[in-house]
Amino acid sequence: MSQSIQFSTPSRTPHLLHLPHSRFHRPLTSLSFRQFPLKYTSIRASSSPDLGSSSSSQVLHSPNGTGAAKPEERSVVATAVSTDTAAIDVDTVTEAELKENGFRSTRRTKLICTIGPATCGFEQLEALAEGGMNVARLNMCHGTREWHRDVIRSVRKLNEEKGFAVAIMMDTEGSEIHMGDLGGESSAKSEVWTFTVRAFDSSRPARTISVSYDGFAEDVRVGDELLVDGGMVRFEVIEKIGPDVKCLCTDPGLLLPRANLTFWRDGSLVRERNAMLPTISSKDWLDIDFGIAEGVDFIAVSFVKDIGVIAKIESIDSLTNLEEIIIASDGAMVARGDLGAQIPLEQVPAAQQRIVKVCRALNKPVIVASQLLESMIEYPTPTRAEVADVSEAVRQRSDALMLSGESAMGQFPDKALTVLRSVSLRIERWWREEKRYESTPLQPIGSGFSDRISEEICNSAAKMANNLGVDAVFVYTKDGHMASLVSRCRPDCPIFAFTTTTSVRRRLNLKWGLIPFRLSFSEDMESNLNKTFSLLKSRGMIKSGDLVIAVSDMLQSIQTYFYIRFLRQQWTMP
Ligand SMILES: Nc1ncnc2c1ncn2[C@@H]1O[C@H](COP(=O)(O)OP(=O)(O)O)[C@@H](O)[C@H]1O
Ligand SMILES: C=C(OP(=O)(O)O)C(=O)O
Ligand SMILES: [K+]
Ligand SMILES: [Mg+2]
Repeated sequence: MSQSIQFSTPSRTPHLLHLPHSRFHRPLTSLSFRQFPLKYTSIRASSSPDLGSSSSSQVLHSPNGTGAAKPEERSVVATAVSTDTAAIDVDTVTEAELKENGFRSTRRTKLICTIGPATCGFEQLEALAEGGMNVARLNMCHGTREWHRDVIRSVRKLNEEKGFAVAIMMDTEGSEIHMGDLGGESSAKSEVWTFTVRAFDSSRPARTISVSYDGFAEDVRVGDELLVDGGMVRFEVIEKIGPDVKCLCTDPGLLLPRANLTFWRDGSLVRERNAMLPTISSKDWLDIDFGIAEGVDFIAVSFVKDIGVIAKIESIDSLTNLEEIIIASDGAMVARGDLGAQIPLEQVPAAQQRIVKVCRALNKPVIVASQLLESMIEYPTPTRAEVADVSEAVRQRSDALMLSGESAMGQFPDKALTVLRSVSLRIERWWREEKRYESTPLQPIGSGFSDRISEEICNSAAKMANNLGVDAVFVYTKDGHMASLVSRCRPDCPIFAFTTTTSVRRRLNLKWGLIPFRLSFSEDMESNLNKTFSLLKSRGMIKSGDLVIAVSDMLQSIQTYFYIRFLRQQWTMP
């Protein structure tokens, strides 16, 4: 799929303004509705009791993480796996959850963990995957490329050897003003520090901080407020001397390595500050090349063909161009860390709600990020306020929640993930029990008639699923489009998304409510359904009496199917 992009404004992030087709746009041309009678012979045949009780030899557990290969190898990988016609690949954790607790128990909100020194070992990554990590995030602000390469390979190995489908998101550094690494120094109140654009090799003078932006000393004015890391430490500019700027510490604290810097004047962010910085730095471009070579699934901020592009909404400018940016991207992140340094903190919740709504309307996955469980970097239990914040993001039906420092360098990464998991599950259940379905209808998004047909089918399938209390919606999808449309409706039941390639399967991991399966299927929906039912049943993932609605976008001639399968009678054991 060809994508193009133009970078037209000079400010920081993101600047994705023109992508003619998003990856989830796929035209469909015709439609067929079929409703299956209650007694349907082929189902009965494929679901005989003995199939259900034994672990059928039909079912192979094949590796499912190989799609993280280089782009040019991907088609080979896809072909290789799709010839494996008797297998179905699903996340081992999901499989266990489904078996133990049934469909309803599955978590709909997806979880992202930033990987850092606390979690980069193979066993640590495995513990996160076991704990429900759907996406591993690598922040290119930190660590060397070699370090990141090792993590990517470990995740891929984990997928291949242990049956996970953890996707990898590379987050570029972006052009921001940040300070150097002071090796963990702190500033005390009323100390005077020198911020400078001069470079130092080894001998940095005491109380001196290097700044990454050359125009810094010219742009800054005496009286400006200088915020480190969104206000964790605060200075006031008291004097300018050539490339050096003397600042008085007003709020003391730890000067974290490469912490970002923002400047405020008369109570507002100084926006011209980074006007001279490129949208994507030369380092970012090298990192992007690296990410492509390593076969990552998503890149946050920047644009590359065939890899999901997540626009990080964290600059004040991105809020004014929000709809445009989201249309041009494959997803968005509410990057509350930097956003909270660029707009007043009390405006962040409203911005979050708006971004989540716009993404949902435009059918793009949205991630709520930063400080969800910040106190868990140090403590084994979250604050009540943090739990309320996580609950609100889940209640807003955002697609994914992200851990940053909590998993990258905190003392309790696994516990933090457990908190996200249990709060998500509880709030989702509460929502369903209260029957708080959104009453606002989703606006049409497709431009062509066939797009509209797909949307209407998915909207109807979701509505029927809620009204009839079905156990799952099955979606057969080649590129993920139809699955994303069902997910957009946020139905009450889980969505089983069947796709033929491991790379689409990993990418679907970011969408709300989707349980991605890798399965090879044909254009014959009858045989696809029969095959799926028997494979899932033999694995103990569905059972007699389950009610399923199936939709599909994978046929050439009759492109969209809408099936209802009432399995109640067929699968009653004798
Ligand atoms: N790859 C890494 N190597 C070392 N430390 C990391 C890495 N990724 C994240 N961290 C640590 O975790 C903290 C929180 O991560 P994150 O929020 O992604 O970064 P930042 O604080 O730069 O926005 C970072 O400040 C850094 O201390
Ligand atoms: C997620 C964010 O970006 P980063 O951690 O890369 O600054 C953020 O600012 O909230
Ligand atoms: K980053
Ligand atoms: Mg940021």
